[in-house]
Amino acid sequence: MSPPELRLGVNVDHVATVRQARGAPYPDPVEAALIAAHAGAHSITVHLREDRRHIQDHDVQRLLAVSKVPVNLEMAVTDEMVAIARRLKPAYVCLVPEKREERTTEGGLDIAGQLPRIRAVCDALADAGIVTSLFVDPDPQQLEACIASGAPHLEIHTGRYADAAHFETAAAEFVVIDQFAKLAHQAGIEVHAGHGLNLHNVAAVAGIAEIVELNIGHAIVARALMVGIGEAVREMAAEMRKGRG
Ligand SMILES: CC(=O)[C@@H](O)[C@H](O)COP(=O)(O)O
Ligand SMILES: NCC(=O)COP(=O)(O)O
Repeated sequence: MSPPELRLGVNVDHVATVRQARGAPYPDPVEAALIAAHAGAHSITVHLREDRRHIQDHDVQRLLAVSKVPVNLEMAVTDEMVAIARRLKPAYVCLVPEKREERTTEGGLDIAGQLPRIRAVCDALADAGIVTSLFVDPDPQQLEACIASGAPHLEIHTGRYADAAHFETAAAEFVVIDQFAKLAHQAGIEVHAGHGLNLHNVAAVAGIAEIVELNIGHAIVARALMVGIGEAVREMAAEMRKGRG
């Protein structure tokens, strides 16, 4: 039996990074999102950070008004972001950690250490019709907490795998991701993965049948500078299909 379809979520944050670098009205992450969807993206991810370093509130509003594919809003676990999500009602929210000084997300969200808070936020988002995913390191303690939280989805932080300096380290991290994905699937949680995936490392992760969605942004936007966002999405989707087998 062939593995379930593997969806590609395209994160357009860093189209906004280029725009914010000059404070210009272009490039527009919403235009990029429309092109990405036309090229085959199954969903669009935007990370509305507390410091608004790239995606702005108006980007989220405009994207939700025009997107033909579901929007996944990544956000910190704050009252401000919960209120924004409940008002704008994206299809999905992915709860992620944020540290003001970080260049990018440095790890997964600590669910185990704040379970009552996570449960309350998941309930508040579900009450607004939003499906919540938890962005976590592939750590068994975090899986137990994800199960206890009642969140229907989780996204495995693939950063340690993607950033590994040596093949052996990447291979060891891959085994951790694979085992975590299988345990999460067995627990009835829909399994996604993302962070740092690119054309060179995505195929192995795509081959994990229990993972049904990959969220990829920086590598696609970087490639888009050379070939355009549509071609960059098509290339990534092809590499994912190769890995899926
Ligand atoms: C949660 C995650 O890994 C990314 O989707 C996140 O958006 C990274 O933050 P930046 O997009 O600001 O690099
Ligand atoms: N959650 C991962 C994501 O949306 C994109 O991460 P990256 O590919 O920009 O590292």
